[in-house]
Amino acid sequence: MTHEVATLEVPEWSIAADTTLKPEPGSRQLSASPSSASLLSANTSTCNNKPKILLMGLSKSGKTSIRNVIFHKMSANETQFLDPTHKIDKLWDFPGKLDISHLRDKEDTSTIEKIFEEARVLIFVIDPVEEKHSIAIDRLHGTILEAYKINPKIKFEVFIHKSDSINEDQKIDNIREMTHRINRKLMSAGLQDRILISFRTTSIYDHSIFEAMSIVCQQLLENILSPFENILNAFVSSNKMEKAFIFDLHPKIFIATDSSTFDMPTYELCCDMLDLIADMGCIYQEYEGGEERGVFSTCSVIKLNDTLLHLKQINRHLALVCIQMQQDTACTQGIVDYNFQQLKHGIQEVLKVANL
Ligand SMILES: Nc1nc2c(ncn2[C@@H]2O[C@H](COP(=O)(O)OP(=O)(O)OP(=O)(O)O)[C@@H](O)[C@H]2O)c(=O)[nH]1
Repeated sequence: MTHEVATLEVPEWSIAADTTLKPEPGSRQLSASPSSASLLSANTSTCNNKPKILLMGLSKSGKTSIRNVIFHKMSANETQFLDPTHKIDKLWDFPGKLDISHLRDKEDTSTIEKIFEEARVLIFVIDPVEEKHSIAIDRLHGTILEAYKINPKIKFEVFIHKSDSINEDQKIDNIREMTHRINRKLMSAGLQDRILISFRTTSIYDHSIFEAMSIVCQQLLENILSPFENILNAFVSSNKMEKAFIFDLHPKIFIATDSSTFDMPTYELCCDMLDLIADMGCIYQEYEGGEERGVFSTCSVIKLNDTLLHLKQINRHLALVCIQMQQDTACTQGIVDYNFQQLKHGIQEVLKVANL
C-alpha cells in the first residue's frame, strides 16, 4: 500500500536553559536535547498548539526521508530502506492514496481540517525524476485550494526534491515549468494574487534540504528574526567576520544569519564544523556530577588554510558559527570572546522579550 501524504509536527526546538537531560550512551548528541518546551510553540502567542509544518506529496516523493534525515539524524543512504507511511501517527502521517480535494469520509475531512487550521507552512514535495508531473501538479493545486480555503494564512513551499538526480539546467527548467503550470491553474481560480508559493530544489544527499528547511522554519520565528539579524550584523562588523549563523543544534538548521550574501559553500563549511565538533564532543564530552557540560561550552576554533571557523554555544540549544579570514584577525580572540558575550546577552534579551 502506498501513501501520498505525510504531515510533520515541528520538532521540539527547546531553548529552556534548565532542562538537563543525559544523552543515551553512544548517542550522537550535541548538548541540545529535546524537551517539552518549544521555541516555535512559545512563539505562537495566539495558539496553544505547536505550529505545524505539513509535508505532503505523492508516494515515494521523499517526505519520510526528509523528515528522518533532518529530525531524526538518519543518514541519506538509510532512507532507501524506509517502509511506506501506513497510518496517521502522532506526527500526523496519514494514509496515502488520499486526495484531500476528494474526501468523502466525514472523519477524514474533519481531521484534515484540523490539521490545516493548525498548520503554518505546507511543504509539497515533488520528485522531478518521476514521470508523474501532471498528477503531482494537479495534487498540489487541489491541496493548495483546500488548505487555503480552511486556513488562508498558511504558507506554501514546493520542494523539487531529489535534485541530486538532475543537472543544473534541469533544475532551472523544472522550477520554470512548475511555476508556470501552477500559476496558470491559480489564475484560472482567480487566486494568483492571494497565494504565494516558493519553489526550492532540495536533496537529502547534500545540505540543500537543511538550508530549505531552515528557511521554512524561520518563517515560524518572524518576531525574533530581525533583532537576531541586527545582533549578528553588529557582531560580524565589529569582529571582521565574513559570515555568521545561529544554529539550532537539534535539528541542525540555522535560525538566523547576518545580512551579508548567503552562499552555499560557506553554509556547508559551517554545517561541517558543527558535525565535526559534535563528533569530537561525543568522544571527549565530560560529565561532572551527572550534569552535561555542553560540547561547545568553550569556544572552538578551527583553522583551514587562511580561514578561521569559530563556534560558540549560546545556550543548550543554540550555537553561533562564524567564518573569519585570517588576514582579518586584527581582532584578537579576547575581543571576539568579549563581543560574543555581548551577542549572547543580546540574544537572551530578545528571547526574554519575545517570551521564549
Ligand atoms: N536520489 C534521491 N533519493 C531520495 C531523496 N530523498 C528520498 N529519496 C529516496 O526516495 C525513496 C522514497 O522515499 P520516501 O521517503 O519513502 O518517500 P515518501 O514520500 O515518504 O513515500 P510514502 O511513504 O510512500 O508516501 C527512498 O528510496 C529514498 O531513499 C533524495 O534527495 N535524492
